[in-house]
Order: sequence, then C-alpha cells, then structure tokens
Amino acid sequence: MDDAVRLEALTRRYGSGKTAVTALGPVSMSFPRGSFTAIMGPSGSGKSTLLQCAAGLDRATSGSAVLDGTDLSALSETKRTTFRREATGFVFQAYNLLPSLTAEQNVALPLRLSGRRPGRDEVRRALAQVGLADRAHSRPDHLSGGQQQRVAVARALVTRPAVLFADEPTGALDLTTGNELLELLRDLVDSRERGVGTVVMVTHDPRVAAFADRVVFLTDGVLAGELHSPTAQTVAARMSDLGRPGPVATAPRC
Ligand SMILES: Nc1ncnc2c1ncn2[C@@H]1O[C@H](COP(=O)(O)OP(=O)(O)OP(=O)(O)O)[C@@H](O)[C@H]1O
Repeated sequence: MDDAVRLEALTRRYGSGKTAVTALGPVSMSFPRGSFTAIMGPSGSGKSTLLQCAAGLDRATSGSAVLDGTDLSALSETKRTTFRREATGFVFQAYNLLPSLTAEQNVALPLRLSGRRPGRDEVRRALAQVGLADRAHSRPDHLSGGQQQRVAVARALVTRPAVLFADEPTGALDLTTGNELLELLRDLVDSRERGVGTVVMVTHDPRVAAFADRVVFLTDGVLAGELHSPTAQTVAARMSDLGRPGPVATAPRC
C-alpha cells in the first residue's frame, strides 16, 4: 500500500525567541491509502496542529508533509491552497455550512472556489454518497445536526479528494447520530466505488477512535505509540497510561 500522506520530521512552532512554543514534532509517520486513522492524545498534545499541517491548512516550520505525492513545503502559499482544495476534504466539529445556501449549493462551493462550474451530477453524486440525495434543496436550518454534518462530508468529498480529514466530526452530535456518521466514514474507506479511500480523524473519544483501523497517540507534540484494530477499551486503557507518569509519558523528544 502506498502513502496518501507522509510526514517527514515535521515540526510546527509558534512565536519566536523565548516565547516560542513547539506545538508539534519532530513527527515522522505515514497514512497509507485505503486506511482510516484516528489521532488521539491529551488536550494540547498537537492533534489539530498535525491534522492541519498534513492537510496543507497550516505550514510546517521544518520538515515536510507529502500529500498524494506532492511535497507541500515546496509549494508557495497560493499553490498550496489550490492543491489543497483539490486533493483534500476537511470536516470540522461545527458543520460550517452557509445558512443561506441549500445543501446542493453548499456542496458545490469547493468546485466554485476552484474556479469550476459545478456539474449537477458531481454535486448529486456527493450528496448520494452521504445518503442525502433527496435533500438537495434543503437549507441547513431545515436539516438535523447529523444531516448537516453529512452535507459537510459531501462538500468535503465533491472534489474527489485523496484524503478526507476530520477534526472531532462527531463532537456536536448525539451518540446515535455520531455512530451513523462514523459508519459513513468507515464505509467511505471500505467500499471502493463509493470511497474516498483514506480518512484521518482527530478525536478525544475512545469509542469514536474504535471505528478506525489504527489509532496514533500524541503527547507533548510527539508520537507516543499506536494501536491497530482498536477497541474502545484498548484505546481508553492506552489513553489512561499516557496520563500516568512513566516511560511513555516522559519519553524525550527525538
Ligand atoms: N496559533 C497558536 N499560537 C500559539 N500556540 C498555539 C497555536 N495553536 C496551537 N498552539 C499550541 O500548540 C499546542 C498544540 O495545540 P493543538 O490545538 O494542536 O492541540 P490539540 O491536541 O488539538 O488540543 P485540543 O485537544 O485541546 O484541541 C498547544 O500547546 C497550543 O496551545
């Protein structure tokens, strides 16, 4: 399996001099195509920073992120933005839909931002992928929270990105609706003809992480291990270990 995303000694620092904060790194790791990875770690451990650098929403201070074969650090700000719009989809906790636009118009936005005239078929296809083909003309305030987040997923899928990134995508949803959304993400990875192929998701909830193939743990901006074929119990146990003083929590930055 080749890599959809590869991080090579990536660091992200904020500020300069004595007030500089290293939010992340150095981190080296891969997200293989066709995989569903969850990123976990205590608050402030660098999860969102990792996601944003991997997705090209933020720029590494040193090292690089290689996304779908393109080294983001080698691109100018403008080229990175253009590339990111085509190669990635991003779903946030808050659905971030424009309230005055219909579901269909919201989904078409990334195509318009890329300077393309949205084809009705590609927009309808993305809505069908999330099970909302019949709600194309609904505005967000006529949709439930779960449906709004599905529209946000359809918007993220419309450019047929190589990777779908999600930062706490179920954070605003109740348990049942959240599980339905996670089953949708799982299905996007598992079923090739419907699929986006690769999903990378930040969460703080072990039950949410258990939908992934692999969980990657961060503490203080560096990798603190990973877990394959996770269950909510094994993830919760590892998280609790991370919180305890010991060899893992005190591992030096490499
Ligand atoms: N713009 C910024 N300026 C300065 N420091 C920042 C900035 N963004 C993040 N940080 C710091 O970088 C570190 C990592 O932040 P990040 O948001 O990636 O962590 P997180 O694991 O996603 O946290 P949470 O679970 O609370 O959302 C934190 O110490 C944070 O305070």
